[in-house]
Amino acid sequence: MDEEMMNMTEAWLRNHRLLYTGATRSPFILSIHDATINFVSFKTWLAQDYLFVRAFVPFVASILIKACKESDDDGDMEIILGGMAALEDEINWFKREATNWGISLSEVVPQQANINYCRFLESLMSPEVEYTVAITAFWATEAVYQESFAHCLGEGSKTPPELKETCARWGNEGFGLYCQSLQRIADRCLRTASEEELKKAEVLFLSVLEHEVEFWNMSMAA
Ligand SMILES: Cc1ncc(CN)c(N)n1
Repeated sequence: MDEEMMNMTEAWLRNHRLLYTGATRSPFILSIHDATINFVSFKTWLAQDYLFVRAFVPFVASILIKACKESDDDGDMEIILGGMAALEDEINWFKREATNWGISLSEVVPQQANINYCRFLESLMSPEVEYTVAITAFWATEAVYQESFAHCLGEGSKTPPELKETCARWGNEGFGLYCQSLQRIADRCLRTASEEELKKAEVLFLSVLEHEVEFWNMSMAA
């Protein structure tokens, strides 16, 4: 497709394919897909991601506030609110899974990659960060999980049965549609963004991908 006809996020996905693939086909995800995963790594990921999701809630709340103040489309609120509501269920799911895997969540200490990612999210919560920029980063964060875990359920995957529920959490069709809605919001905002905003949003999109790579690597290193 002609680059001028393309949505901005599609153009970025094309131009930064290597990094995007690095984030969505990490060694961690590939090891789930081919059933070579070390369950110690999985437990590390689970514990660290629980902490991440707790930090993710205020980040999404900050986007909801920006949507109310800055969005030119009423529909954005419902989509973001739906995502926030799902996070309550997600936190409860992490608690149940942690019990099943014998993890005491109150004793989990955040690792450096997690701290760095959460700090990054916090920096995006500032009112000075535009809605366009923040929603783009939000979409990228969710899209990486969706594409990663959907791969573990795709054709030819040998995902261990005990990890299928985890993969289905983010790899299911509903979550895919939700990510598409976020992408549509981001593209709509990016269409009317200034050059400066566009540049900022692209840089943050790349930062999200880098943080995701680091997060997977942190889990794998355990
Ligand atoms: C590290 C990370 N990135 C993304 C997601 C999806 N909300 C997550 N739970 N954790």
